Amino acid sequence: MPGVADVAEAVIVANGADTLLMRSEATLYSSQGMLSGLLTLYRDRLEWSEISDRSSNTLTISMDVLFGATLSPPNKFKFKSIEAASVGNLSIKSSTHFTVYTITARENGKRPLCDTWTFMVGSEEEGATWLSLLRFAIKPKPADENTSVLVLLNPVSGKQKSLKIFETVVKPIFEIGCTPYTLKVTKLPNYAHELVKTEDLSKYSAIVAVSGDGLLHEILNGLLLRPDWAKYRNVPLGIIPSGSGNGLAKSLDSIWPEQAAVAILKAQSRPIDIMSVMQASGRTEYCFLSVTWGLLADIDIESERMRWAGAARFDLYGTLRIMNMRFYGGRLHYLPVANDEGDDDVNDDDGMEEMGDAKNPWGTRDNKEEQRDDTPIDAVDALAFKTTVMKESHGPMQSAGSSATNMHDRTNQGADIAWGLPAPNFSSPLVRSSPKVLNDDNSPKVQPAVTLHPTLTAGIQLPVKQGSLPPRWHTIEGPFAQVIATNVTWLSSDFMACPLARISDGAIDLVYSCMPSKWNMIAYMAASSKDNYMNTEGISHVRARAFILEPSGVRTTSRNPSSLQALQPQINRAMAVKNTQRSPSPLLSLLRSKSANRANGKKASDSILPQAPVPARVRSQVYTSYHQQTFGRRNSLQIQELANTRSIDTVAVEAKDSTSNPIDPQAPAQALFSIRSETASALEALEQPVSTTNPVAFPVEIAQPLPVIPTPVVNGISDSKADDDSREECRLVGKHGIVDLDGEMVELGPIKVECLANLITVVIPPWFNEGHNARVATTPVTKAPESIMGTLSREGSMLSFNV
Ligand SMILES: Nc1ncnc2c1ncn2[C@@H]1O[C@H](COP(=O)(O)OP(=O)(O)OP(=O)(O)O)[C@@H](O)[C@H]1O
Repeated sequence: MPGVADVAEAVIVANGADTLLMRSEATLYSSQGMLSGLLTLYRDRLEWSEISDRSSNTLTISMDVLFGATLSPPNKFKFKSIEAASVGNLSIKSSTHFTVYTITARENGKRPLCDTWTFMVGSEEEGATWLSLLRFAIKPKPADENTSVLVLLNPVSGKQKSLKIFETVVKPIFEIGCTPYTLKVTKLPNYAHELVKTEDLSKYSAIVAVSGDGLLHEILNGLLLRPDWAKYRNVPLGIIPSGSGNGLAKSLDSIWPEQAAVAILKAQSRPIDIMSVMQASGRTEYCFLSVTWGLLADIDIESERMRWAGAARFDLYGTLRIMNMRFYGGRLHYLPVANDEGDDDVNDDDGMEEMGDAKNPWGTRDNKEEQRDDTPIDAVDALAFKTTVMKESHGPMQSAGSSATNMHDRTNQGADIAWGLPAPNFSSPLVRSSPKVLNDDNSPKVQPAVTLHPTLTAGIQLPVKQGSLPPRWHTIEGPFAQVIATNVTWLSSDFMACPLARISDGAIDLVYSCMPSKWNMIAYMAASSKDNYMNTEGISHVRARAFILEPSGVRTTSRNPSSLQALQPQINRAMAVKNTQRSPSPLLSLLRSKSANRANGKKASDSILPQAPVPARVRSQVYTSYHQQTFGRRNSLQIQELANTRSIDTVAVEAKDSTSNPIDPQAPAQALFSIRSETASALEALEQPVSTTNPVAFPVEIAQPLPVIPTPVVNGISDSKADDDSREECRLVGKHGIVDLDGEMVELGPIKVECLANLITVVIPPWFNEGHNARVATTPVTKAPESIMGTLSREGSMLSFNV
């Protein structure tokens, strides 16, 4: 065995990233056997250099990718998984051996590699010191021993693998990284919402969802509904992706659970903008991801029945939807952001900002992005350290580097005590430099929002009358194939909504298409995982501080504008009706609350939760959407016919108190509800099949008559079958819920949306580089082994390496 010197030093050689924490001789276990060398721990990296006359190998591990250290058995143990590693090593209390854990990227977006590196040092005491200092260096933020990470897990997200992901990946990483957590599994929709709204949050250092984006949306809204939300706005929200979309995780460069778990234990965070979405009823929801209307919302909501296909459901249903394009009538009003640079007062409503350029929003910004993206992300490159070090079974050793410039800004946060770490039992003096403010170049200087109240749209009356908008607002007339308002680059793991979106730039990126051709949309969707696709014909983009969406309630499958124009007077009347503020219909509320209770296996009266409105889009077991087509005024509707079968597809409802159709007085007064569900949950929600002899009445308020949009006549027969696109030309879609907020559906109606800049914080991984991420989603930068170029020399008991 190579000699292990008893030298171990801890001295300060420089401030910041180069602060030396410890150095001692250490043997590295490798595929070549045991290599004697010198191990050095800096604040930003762990370096090992071989001491040998024959070869001089080095290993550099960036602190960004080093996530744990444990004592290990006195021989190299090969772990098959991170779970096995944690079970094998965590119980060891003393040893001359220790193992460090790294996460490194692999080519082509493959699952990252969790790897281990085992060293042997001279004594058990030295091993314990190494362990203590490594753990100190790994966690860049103070850890309060009285707090834990609150983990909320949705067992039915995506393909229902959340629990497995937590047990096999997240839990071991948290344990190895010494991250205490409190796990709570959600029992029903809105569970997390209520919990976060009422829980004592002072116990938690972060709130993390193991789910898709929908559960985090609940968490966010629960948080912002608290009277003391401002106190907890800086408790970072994190996500371990296990849903079908996972847009936020992808946008934060943590699409693999390993990456997300490491990001959480590293405890780095960054502010993020939030969109407040106010509906006509006054109900306000908050979104971190997106508000979508039209194509994308339809794909997301209507592909629920294809959940078995996982993320592929979006592609499959998306193709179908594009082949039968729908265009929605309505208007989009927006307030453009002023010039990107120097406009740091996003909540300022002083009316002095410049007009945006909706036609060419790219303009100078592209150049700025170019510069940002070219920032070197791997300053370790600059050192040109070349290695030929061999690595054990996992193939060639990789030196995981990351931006020293970035790390310079992210480390160096405080004194030992503030970090809450055990004092190192090491005799040499250990000095820390003073805390440093995080200065991330990617984060524009935007004033954080201080209020949840609307400031930019508050005075705007709906419906928006011509000439009534404040200065600098723009209006785009529909019909629209889609409108996407996004705060992040990716809306799902393979759909890039807007490469220019930034999480904390105080702007909402609006991407919209009015009447694109099918082929435009196919090209757009096909290129949606790449860069620059937004130049596709038919796709427009503007950056806004606020916008108002006024759907007319009409959609058409015809690209001929006259099909909507001919109906304009009726549409206007419909809008006048729809824009009067109304609360959701009692029937919808009933369906929602019963669906929620059913997911929990409870009757309404058993419910432990307040009867808050439950989103109609309830996942997995219970999914209900409904269409309404109605003629004339009614005060209540009566169920006339319910098929006595669980596979019921349509429920016909006729008006109890009939009033004449204002357009055709001869027509029978009737209403048709089409309730669709993959599990017939609509029927279940009504509890019992209802016979015509014992009808049940559900009051449905329709304040004023709605106009009839004639359905096309095929072979002399008027066909009004809901959702039959092949026959649909132009129709009133009523309150068909097609506005999608981070995976939650809200009823179609006018919405006012504002950007609340930097309202909360989210967990980010140390390797997060937003400009870079927008182009190609990355994972920690790794360096392939290269030939060594330099010499290793000994000066007294110290070694130095010269390139
Ligand atoms: N125990 C539960 N049973 C049924 N539904 C639940 C439960 N817990 C949460 N939910 C609901 O499931 C909805 C969707 O969950 P989530 O976003 O985690 O998964 P997903 O839809 O598969 O992912 P994505 O949003 O990425 O597509 C949430 O909005 C929440 O209301």
